[in-house]
Amino acid sequence: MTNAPTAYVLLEDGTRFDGDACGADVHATGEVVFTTGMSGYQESVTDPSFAGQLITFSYPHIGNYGISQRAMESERIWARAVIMRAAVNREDAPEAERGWLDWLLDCGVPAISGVDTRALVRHIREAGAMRGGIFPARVSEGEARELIAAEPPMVGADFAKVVTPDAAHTVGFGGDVRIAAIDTGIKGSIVRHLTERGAEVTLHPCTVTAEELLATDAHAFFLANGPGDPAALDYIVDNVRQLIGKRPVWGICLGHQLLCRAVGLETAKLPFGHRGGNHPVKDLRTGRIEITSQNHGFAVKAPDGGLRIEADEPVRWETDFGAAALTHVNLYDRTVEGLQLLDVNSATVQYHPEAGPGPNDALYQFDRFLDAVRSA
Ligand SMILES: NC(=O)CC[C@H](N)C(=O)O
Repeated sequence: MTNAPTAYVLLEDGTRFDGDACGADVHATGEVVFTTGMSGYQESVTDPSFAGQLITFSYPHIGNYGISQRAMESERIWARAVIMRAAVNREDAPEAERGWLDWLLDCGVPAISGVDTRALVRHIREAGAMRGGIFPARVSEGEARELIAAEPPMVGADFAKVVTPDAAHTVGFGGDVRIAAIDTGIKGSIVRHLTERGAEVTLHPCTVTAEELLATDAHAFFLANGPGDPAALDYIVDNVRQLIGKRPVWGICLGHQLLCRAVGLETAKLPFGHRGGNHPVKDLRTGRIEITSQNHGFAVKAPDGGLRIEADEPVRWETDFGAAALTHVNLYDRTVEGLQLLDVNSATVQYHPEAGPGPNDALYQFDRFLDAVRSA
């Protein structure tokens, strides 16, 4: 920040960070979260799982390689605002006539640069992700506090209905494996990794019923990533219960949380979530550690109600659908990262094997799922 601040971040606990307004000249409120991804800013803001949230980038220099069509994870920006240390427009980037900040402006998304994001991230790590907003300097702090207080909390929020498509549509026509996905805000890279491996994917609105899905000729069901609180989505969980055991079911992130809820486990909010491309996850069956892409604020609890898994070998849990193996654990905070049902064909991961953005260590998950469907 060089001159007088032209915008500020305010958190619901009163903590304030000044900076320079960039992007659209409007305020935004929502849950303030941070991601440690060092690149992939465009993928992050277009990931529907960020609906309702303001993204703080802990990496200090954002925008330096411009924007491009192939970095879109959906058709629009879903994050409500972007908080940065140093924002770069880079309008001369290849393929783009408009730079990162021009694009945020074109999309009506406010952003702030010059923020002490290190202090902001450390504060969120201590105090937890919370509601907040970014405001042009002309908005008084009193007014800002009222706007933040009017924002519904993330706990209990159904954002799936906000991001889901109005009607079903199919991608990858003619693939040998037909997948019916419940589209709670699916990322484009998940669809791409499925279709590149020969799948035909039909994306259904999240209000689709189990009867409708079972009436399709899909070989398997996929539960997508998505925003909001998994505990607010009973109507999807009820449908998932009716799908398990009928055909293979695979889920990623929100889909993992919904499948776990469907078999009788519960979810809880993490203090500040996992967002970034550097999360070590251990496959308890092989001992192999994957560096994974993550973006979630909630996690699945163990049957004893705890969030931490101390065991370092595969753990067996009894669920409403028979035995399950806890397959993956996060090595930062030992939270649940993957589950496999042992009596029926179903598995899930909390992290993002599709990356978009992030490392590709876990891409094998797509092969494993499609192999399981093809051999079913
Ligand atoms: N990326 C996702 O699917 C996020 C899942 C869920 N909204 C969470 O925050 O935990």
